Amino acid sequence: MQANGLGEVLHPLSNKVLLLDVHMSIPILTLASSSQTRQALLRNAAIPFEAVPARIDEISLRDSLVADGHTPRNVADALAEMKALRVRRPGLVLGCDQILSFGTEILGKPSSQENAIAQLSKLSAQRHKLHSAAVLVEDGKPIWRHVSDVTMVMRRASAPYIAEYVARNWDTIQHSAGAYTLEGEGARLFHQVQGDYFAVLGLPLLPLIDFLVTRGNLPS
Ligand SMILES: Nc1nc2c(ncn2[C@H]2C[C@H](O)[C@@H](COP(=O)(O)OP(=O)(O)OP(=O)(O)O)O2)c(=O)[nH]1
Repeated sequence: MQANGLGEVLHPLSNKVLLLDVHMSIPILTLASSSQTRQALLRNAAIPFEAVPARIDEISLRDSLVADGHTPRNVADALAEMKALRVRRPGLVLGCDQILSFGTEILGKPSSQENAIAQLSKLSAQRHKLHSAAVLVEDGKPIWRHVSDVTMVMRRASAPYIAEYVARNWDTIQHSAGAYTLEGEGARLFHQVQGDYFAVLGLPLLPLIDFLVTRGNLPS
């Protein structure tokens, strides 16, 4: 960053070094995601992006990868890559996926409030893992990938509290693998989070920033 507040940024298309007011927003990547949480994480980190949801049949792809014996973290990695490859845009395209594994089970987003109650009751007082994958593709080829594994240690939650939590937070937790949002009231469900907070929300943000800074796409 120069004294006049200008930062040098590598333009994703021309690869020319631009002097930019860091608040200008020429996108440095395309986010292949409909996730409002992922978009907020990039926006809050002042990483200029354009969001283009990847139209893939995630559930059936996930189920076939699991049926083929892939581990949950490899499933997350493969789905993140598929999403990034699906969105055909020049420059950097970021695909993400998050898989919740509980023992040998994989839990997705809750299909209903009843399903959310059932999921949280199953996870109560137990440990589960979140595998949060991100893959960057450039001109149709993966150039970077990262999977963050987080162990979530849940406290025992009573049935009445779980029901109240779901009813109060349904508008947000319905979009979230595991039927909780850690940054909200969901924090009250946990003893410990052993891993990266951002990865819990759905994006291994710090390893991504490391790569973008090292590569010269982000001033630091
Ligand atoms: N705000 C919030 N969101 C969470 C949390 N845990 C998981 N999520 C969200 C992030 C992702 O949007 C979603 C995981 O599902 P997916 O990886 O399939 O992504 P999603 O279908 O939402 O969007 P995408 O496939 O990227 O278009 O759950 C949390 O604690 N807080």
